[in-house]
Amino acid sequence: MTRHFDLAVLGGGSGGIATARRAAQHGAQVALIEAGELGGTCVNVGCVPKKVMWHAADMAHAFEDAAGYGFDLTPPTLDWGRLVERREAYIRRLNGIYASNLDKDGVTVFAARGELLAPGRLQTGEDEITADHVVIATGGLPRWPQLPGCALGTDSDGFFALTDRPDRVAVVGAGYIAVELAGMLAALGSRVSLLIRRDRVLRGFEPMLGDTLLERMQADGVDVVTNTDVEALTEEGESVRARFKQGGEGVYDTLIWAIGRVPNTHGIGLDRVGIEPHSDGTVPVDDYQNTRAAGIYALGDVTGRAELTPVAIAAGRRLSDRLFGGQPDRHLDYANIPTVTFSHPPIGTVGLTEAEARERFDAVRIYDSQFVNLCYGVLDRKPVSRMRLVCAGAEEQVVGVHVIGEGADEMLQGFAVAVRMGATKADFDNTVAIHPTAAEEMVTMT
Ligand SMILES: Cc1cc2nc3c(=O)[nH]c(=O)nc-3n(C[C@H](O)[C@H](O)[C@H](O)COP(=O)(O)OP(=O)(O)OC[C@H]3O[C@@H](n4cnc5c(N)ncnc54)[C@H](O)[C@@H]3O)c2cc1C
Ligand SMILES: NC(=O)c1ccc[n+]([C@@H]2O[C@H](COP(=O)([O-])OP(=O)(O)OC[C@H]3O[C@@H](n4cnc5c(N)ncnc54)[C@H](O)[C@@H]3O)[C@@H](O)[C@H]2O)c1
Repeated sequence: MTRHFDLAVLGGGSGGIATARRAAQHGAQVALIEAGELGGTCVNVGCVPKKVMWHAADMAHAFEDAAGYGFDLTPPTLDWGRLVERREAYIRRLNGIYASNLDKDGVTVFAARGELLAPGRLQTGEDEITADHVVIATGGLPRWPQLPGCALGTDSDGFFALTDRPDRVAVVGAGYIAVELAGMLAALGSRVSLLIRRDRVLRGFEPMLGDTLLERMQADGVDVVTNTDVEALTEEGESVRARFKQGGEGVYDTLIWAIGRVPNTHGIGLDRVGIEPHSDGTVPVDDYQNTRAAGIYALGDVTGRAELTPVAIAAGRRLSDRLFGGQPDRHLDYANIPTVTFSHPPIGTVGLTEAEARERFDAVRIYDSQFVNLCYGVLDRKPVSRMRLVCAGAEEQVVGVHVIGEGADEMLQGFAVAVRMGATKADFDNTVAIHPTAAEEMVTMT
């Protein structure tokens, strides 16, 4: 049977669900096609389980520091299986909440794989759907290398499937996922090697952030192995042996590939609707999420632009406002998107790096702050936090805010508002500090 909808959304992750619900709230008849669990990467194998593990790791750090605060704790032990069980139960609750919210909004959910047959026509399981508008929100998948034995490793999905804590772990990569997983695993008691191709992590971020993070990770016991390419993996009993191109090798219980993600477009029928992907597989879109095929739009990770949940959600809601909410010019501005890396310690960043600002503006002034967070005052270890404001023009407009240290994750959202509103350094200076906090450094830098 063929059913007709105003909108069909392919993919029920962050972007797809947001698009579908907003369109339905505007009165559209909406179909959402999802092959897996509702919520997509973020809820099932991304932000949410990651943040649970990050909190667990944060607690582990707090236990280490407890003696310095006068607590007499017998060293606590972690029941990894119980943590995973409780995390997954929470995720199942979220899956249910997504289903009931879609139901409340009157979205028809098709729980099967979908593919485009032609413009405005899709197949999902036994059903055929026609729609005036189609949104591709199929997200991405972990990237795997092509090298002998690579399948002996795992990826971030595999990390979340671990039922026991691995003792020796190698994390390969230098991006968000690599530093987050390495930090969590180290805090939770694994012996972690971070294998990076060059000598820096988080390339593309303000370099001070990655450099400080490496210092802090090494102090926390992460073995950072620089200038190293994995050449091959072989089995070593229950473990895996990694051979390095530059010479040397390592043996680990688990090796995690965290080397980026690829858009999930395989078999969705892009060729049948005349959409030619970019060479990296991402779906090309204009500023309004339009693909080159009339009535077909794409958003979220599948487009490869700022692969973050709130970006996919914001793009989806704006698209539905434009198509069904009578707001013809509504679209997402991809500038000044704030982002946090849930490393240990966390990193928050919004706007331009110093190098980017110098390319765009004649007058650039940098304000830096380095300090030891008061929480370490009574402790023997004294790790540093760092902040940088990038200011441009005679008015010293704050065009970049970069923070690494305790609290950076919760600090950044408000400063992102300030950057978006065009705040100047004088506006920061004229704001009374909140004491004693780390954030007060932001308004007291000279
Ligand atoms: C380990 C990890 C940690 C992350 N942490 C964060 C974080 O802290 N903060 C943050 O903002 N972002 C984070 N991200 C990124 C975030 O998860 C993604 O940016 C976000 O999920 C993208 O949403 P999306 O809707 O584009 O795609 P997805 O959430 O991937 O959803 C796509 C959905 O489409 C479905 N699908 C695909 N093909 C088909 C088909 N043919 N038929 C039917 N269904 C299909 C998939 O099953 C999936 O459910 C993280 C990602 C990972 C991997
Ligand atoms: N906290 C967050 O918001 C958060 C957390 C996780 C992921 N994400 C999103 O998901 C995206 C994907 O994360 P990611 O960490 O997989 O990708 P990434 O693009 O951030 O990093 C990939 C890293 O792998 C390295 N790399 C690539 N090929 C390699 C190879 N063959 N060998 C060794 N290293 C290699 C790259 O140099 C890079 O450092 C991120 O860009 C981000 O948008 C966000």
